Amino acid sequence: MAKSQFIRSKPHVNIGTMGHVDHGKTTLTAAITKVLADRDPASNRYVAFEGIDKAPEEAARGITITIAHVEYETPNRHYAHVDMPGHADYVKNMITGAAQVDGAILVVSAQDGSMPQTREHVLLAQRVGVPHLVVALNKSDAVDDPELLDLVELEVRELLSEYGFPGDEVPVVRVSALKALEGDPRWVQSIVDLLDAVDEYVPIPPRELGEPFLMPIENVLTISGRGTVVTGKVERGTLRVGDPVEVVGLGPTVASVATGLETFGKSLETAEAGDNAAILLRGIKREQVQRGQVVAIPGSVTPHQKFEARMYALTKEEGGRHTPFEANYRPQFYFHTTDVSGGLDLGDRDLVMPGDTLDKVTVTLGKPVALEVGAGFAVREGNRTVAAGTVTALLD
Ligand SMILES: Nc1nc2c(ncn2[C@@H]2O[C@H](COP(=O)(O)OP(=O)(O)OP(=O)(O)O)[C@@H](O)[C@H]2O)c(=O)[nH]1
Ligand SMILES: [Mg+2]
Repeated sequence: MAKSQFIRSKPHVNIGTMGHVDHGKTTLTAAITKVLADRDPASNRYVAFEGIDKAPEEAARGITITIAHVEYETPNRHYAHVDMPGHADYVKNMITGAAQVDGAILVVSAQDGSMPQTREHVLLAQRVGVPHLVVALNKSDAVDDPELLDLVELEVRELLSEYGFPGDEVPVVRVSALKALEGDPRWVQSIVDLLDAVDEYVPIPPRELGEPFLMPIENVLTISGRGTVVTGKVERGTLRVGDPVEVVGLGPTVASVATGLETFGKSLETAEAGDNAAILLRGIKREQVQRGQVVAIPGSVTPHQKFEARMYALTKEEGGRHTPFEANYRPQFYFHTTDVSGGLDLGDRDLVMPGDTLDKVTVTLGKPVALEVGAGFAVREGNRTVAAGTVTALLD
């Protein structure tokens, strides 16, 4: 089957919607694709609400991406957009980078204003380094009183400033995703204004194209007649068809060759940092690879079970624990696309209170994970994220 070639004609930027449950993240995602598809049908495809919340149609499209991404193009840029449902997984996906974005649209309902998850997501955006936020003050159609809109806007700006974002500068655009979807011209324009703000305010990130290729595996698929395919977001570097690779972490390192590359169902000659890519691996059985491993240039990363880290324990207002934890604590550690249980050595501390920052803890994982200094991780317990950390030194 001949696949069309992906044309890299515009800079690529990864964004996503975040915000409190029911504030309209998915409706907004659908509205963006609708407004763009109406304006520029050659480059854009409308993805209805129902098509966003579920996994994309792998089977029909061959090898393709697997978390809920949609793609669209403004006149200036190509975007991959993640719409995460507003449940707890969101948090760990943001911290571990599975949902890593160059910027995000913070969706705040003009009716309800900022809510607990709005705050939690802003905090996380700050901690995991989502550098730029644009606010969509959604459901503005449902608020008649302009002073109330002003008030909600003010409150959101203050929240952003509280977490280190430039609250006075961040674009806040009053939109109605629902009315835009229905084709109401005033609100269609509001989506165009929002996209203009994103185009302008979220800079094109520096891509680490010269660094050794690395892609955390999100999913593994078998394409009959072709072999095993792994998908994920390329964290850094460039990979060409025919390049040798290694699959690292969780078990023995496996050597292979990338014999095919795709993005959004189109074939690629090179996959590069920022791309959502699918890699066909030569001579690999499905059972040999799994989510949570990484695909890397041979010799560039190694698996580790023990490391030092800096760590921040979330407060209960941020969704963290209500009580301190002690030295014998054994939570789950989330890296990239995987979670592994492990133990924490707190050094000379007996207790960690919610809100504490620890400059040095030692973590011992139950299984080796492909790790590097600077990697971010989340610490979870049950369904709760209790801490966020950064690897500072590799031990074993
Ligand atoms: N009046 C009005 N209602 C809206 C607007 N956008 C979304 N809604 C409604 O708000 C509700 C929630 O919308 P969703 O898009 O599912 O919200 P969400 O943020 O994706 O929700 P979760 O994924 O559950 O967190 C739905 O009933 C929408 O129809 C809007 O602009 N105006
Ligand atoms: Mg949703």
